[in-house]
Amino acid sequence: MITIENLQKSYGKLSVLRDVSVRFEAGKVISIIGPNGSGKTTLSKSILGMVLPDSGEIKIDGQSVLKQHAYRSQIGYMPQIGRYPENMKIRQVIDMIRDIRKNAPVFDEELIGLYGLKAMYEKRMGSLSGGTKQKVSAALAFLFNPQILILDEPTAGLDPVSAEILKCKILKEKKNGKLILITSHIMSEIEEVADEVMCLMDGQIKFHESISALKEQAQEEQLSRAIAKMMSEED
Ligand SMILES: Nc1ncnc2c1ncn2[C@@H]1O[C@H](COP(=O)(O)OP(=O)(O)OP(=O)(O)O)[C@@H](O)[C@H]1O
Repeated sequence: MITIENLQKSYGKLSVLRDVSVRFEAGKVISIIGPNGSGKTTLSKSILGMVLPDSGEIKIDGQSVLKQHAYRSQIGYMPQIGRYPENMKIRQVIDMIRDIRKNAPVFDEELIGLYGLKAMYEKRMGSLSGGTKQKVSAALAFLFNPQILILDEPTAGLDPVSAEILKCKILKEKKNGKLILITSHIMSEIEEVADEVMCLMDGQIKFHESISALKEQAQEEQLSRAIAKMMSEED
């Protein structure tokens, strides 16, 4: 569904993505991991068209997306920290985004319901707790029933019940054939929802394996140990 070929991105002298090539298939949850500063967000933002790579190719269903816009309606994005106009009410933010995407064939309001956001519709974004803002971001990411979801540290800041709701939603949409990319540092979350783990180190793919293959290769039952072992292996 997403094919990335020889992607390169530098900021000045800093080479952030170095010849990254990878394929992500529909109906899978892929966890993108790696040390701080290894290029995870830069890769996600390149797929979203928020960062323009220096060279290489990104294709969705065989079509190049570089310098294109229309494909963005197929992707739901949940940023690590959602930034919203402080004065706008939850209802206004949701209505505004709904208006921008008025051609979307289906609206998925499940998370709005499960998070009880309608009861808070008149609250201003500036007055919300970090976790409630996260819930709004999650609800918006899923609202247009996109085929691809990119979720950046989705459960960080959510209370355990709300995190559970989001994990169930991720698994449900995976079953519906969506491709879901998640950047996360939380091992338990990765183990619960991900099919594959892709690890970036210094802008290159260190490994990209299914959870079971990872454990087998590292000869470790515990995912966190398997990942630590694979990350510290010499190339
Ligand atoms: N707009 C920018 N200008 C200059 N340098 C940037 C820019 N965006 C990112 N970088 C640098 O690129 C490198 C990779 O950043 P990126 O945000 O992709 O890492 P990450 O793996 O997502 O990190 P984290 O786990 O901390 O979120 C970092 O060294 C960062 O400082």
